[in-house]
Amino acid sequence: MTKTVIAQGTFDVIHPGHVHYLEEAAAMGDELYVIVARKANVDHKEAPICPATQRRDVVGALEAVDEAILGHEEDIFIPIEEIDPDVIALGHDQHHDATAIEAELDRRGIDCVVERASGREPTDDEILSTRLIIDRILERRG
Ligand SMILES: Cc1cc2nc3c(=O)[nH]c(=O)nc-3n(C[C@H](O)[C@H](O)[C@H](O)COP(=O)(O)O)c2cc1C
Ligand SMILES: Nc1ncnc2c1ncn2[C@@H]1O[C@H](COP(=O)(O)OP(=O)(O)OP(=O)(O)O)[C@@H](O)[C@H]1O
Repeated sequence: MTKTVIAQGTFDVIHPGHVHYLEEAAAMGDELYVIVARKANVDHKEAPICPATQRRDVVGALEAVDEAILGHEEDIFIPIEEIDPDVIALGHDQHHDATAIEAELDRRGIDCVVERASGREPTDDEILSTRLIIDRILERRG
């Protein structure tokens, strides 16, 4: 039986922190699907610069990823119902509450565990955050 994992996020300016998260998520099973957040659902920080289709295509080109798909605009559990994963990998700093997600999965009859991935600390002068990369660009070129 294929063990299917879901990762998700905005993935606006890809950096090695994203690669770390997606490789770790891929190692949780056999097949990795990535749900790319729609702009309307990125409400806790600045809206992404790149269109959702571009963010999906770049994520989909990463080696760890089997398939990247656009998230649903209104109901974030619809892609999960369609994929029917065995594992949902939350990012180390994602604001989502694992217990609340598990309760909703239960309510919808989806048999799936929620795992929390680890964070990757920057080495030397790496910048492992989209927001920090954009801040640096504005500082230097703005
Ligand atoms: C299990 C799960 C499924 C998600 N599915 C979607 C989705 O279908 N559509 C969407 O726009 N956002 C979805 N999201 C939300 C985003 O991926 C994301 O958490 C947030 O909007 C973007 O912020 P972040 O990249 O800082 O996490 C989902 C989140 C979780 C935890
Ligand atoms: N340094 C990192 N180590 C591990 N995972 C990371 C790291 N940076 C981002 N991720 C994970 O990648 C996923 C998508 O992240 P997101 O697109 O929000 O990028 P971000 O760089 O964290 O953005 P921002 O800094 O603008 O909030 C999230 O699950 C997040 O936890």
